[in-house]
Amino acid sequence: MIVTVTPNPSIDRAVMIDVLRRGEVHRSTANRVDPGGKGVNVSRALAAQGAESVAVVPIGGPEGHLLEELLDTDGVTRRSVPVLGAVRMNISILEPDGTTTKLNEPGPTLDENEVAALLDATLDLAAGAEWIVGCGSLPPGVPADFYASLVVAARDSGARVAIDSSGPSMAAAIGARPHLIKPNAEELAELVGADLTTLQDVRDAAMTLVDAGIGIVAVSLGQDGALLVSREDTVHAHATASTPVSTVGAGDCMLAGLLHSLTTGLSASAALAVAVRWGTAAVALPGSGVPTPEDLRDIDVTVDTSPSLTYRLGH
Ligand SMILES: Nc1ncnc2c1ncn2[C@@H]1O[C@H](COP(=O)(O)OP(=O)(O)OP(=O)(O)O)[C@@H](O)[C@H]1O
Ligand SMILES: O=P(O)(O)OC[C@@]1(O)O[C@H](CO)[C@@H](O)[C@@H]1O
Repeated sequence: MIVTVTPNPSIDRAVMIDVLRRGEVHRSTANRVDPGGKGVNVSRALAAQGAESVAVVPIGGPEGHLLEELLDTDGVTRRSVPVLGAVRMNISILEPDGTTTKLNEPGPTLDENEVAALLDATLDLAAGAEWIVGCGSLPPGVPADFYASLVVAARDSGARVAIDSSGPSMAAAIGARPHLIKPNAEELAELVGADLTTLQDVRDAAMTLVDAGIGIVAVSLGQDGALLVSREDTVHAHATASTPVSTVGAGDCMLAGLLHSLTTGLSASAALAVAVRWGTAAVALPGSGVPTPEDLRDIDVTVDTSPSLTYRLGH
C-alpha cells in the first residue's frame, strides 16, 4: 500500500480557451474540475490502475466537502484531517497546443494542532505501507521542515519515504535523507545551484544528492522523459506524447507509476519505463486527468541503461 500526504490539496479547475490574451475577456471552449494537489494526484493515478493507496488530506470549508466528493467519485481511499481554513482552488488555463498557464492559491493557514494532526494521521498509516509519499507545496502555517519531520518520524516504521516538493521544504527534506525524491529539471537545478543543459548535467546533479544519502533520484524532464539515478543505475526513458493536451499532474502520474512498480519488485529500468508510460499518458488527458489502463496501451517507451549523456535537453 502507498500512503500519500498532501498538506496543500486543491480543487483543480481547468479552462480551455483558444488563445490567452492578457487583460481580455475569454469565453471557454470546455472546462473540467478534478481533485488536485500532487499527493492527491499520485493516489488518483494509483486508484485508476487498481493499486492500493490512501490519500491523507487536510479538509476544510465548502471546497473541502467538494474535494471529498470528487475523491470518492475517483475511488480514492482517503484519510481526512479536519481543518478550519478552506481547501484552495487552482486554475489551469489550457490552449489548444497544450500550453498550460497555472494560477495556484497559497492555501489555508493551518495551525500547530492541525499540522500535528496531519503528521499523526500519516504516521498512523505507516505500519501497513510500503511507501509514504509527501508531495507538493506547504500552505501557510506548515513549517518548512514538515517533510523532513515526516522522513525522520517514519524511519522506524518499515515504510520507505518519497518526497516531491520544491524550495525550502524540499531542501530540508533532503537533509533528512528520504529513500526517493522526484524533482523536475528546474527543481533539481535549484537544489544544486547549477544550470542543467545536458543529461550529463542532470546525472551529475542527481549524483550529488545520491552522495548526500538519497537512495533514488528520479528526475522528470518533460518531453525528454525522465532520468533515474541511484548508486547502481543511471537510466533514461522517454516516449512521445502524440497529442499533448495538459501537462498538469504528469509528474505525479510518473511518480505513481515509479513507486507502484518498485513496490511490485520491478528493476529500476523497468520501473522507470512504467513511470514514463504513466506520465506520458497523463499529458494526453485534459485537466489533471489520470490515465486508466486503456490510456497506457499505445505508448511506446524507449529505455536506455547506458544513455548518451551528451544529449541536450529540449532538443
Ligand atoms: N511534452 C511531453 N511529451 C512527452 N512526455 C511528457 C511531456 N511532458 C511530460 N511528459 C512525461 O511526463 C513526465 C512528467 O512531466 P514533467 O517533467 O513535466 O513533470 P512535473 O514538472 O513534475 O509536472 P507536474 O508538477 O505538473 O506534475 C515526464 O517525465 C515525461 O515522461
Ligand atoms: O502548489 P503546488 O502544491 O506546488 O502544486 C499544486 C498543483 O499545481 O500540483 C498538481 C499538479 O502536479 C495540481 O493538481 C495542483 O493544482
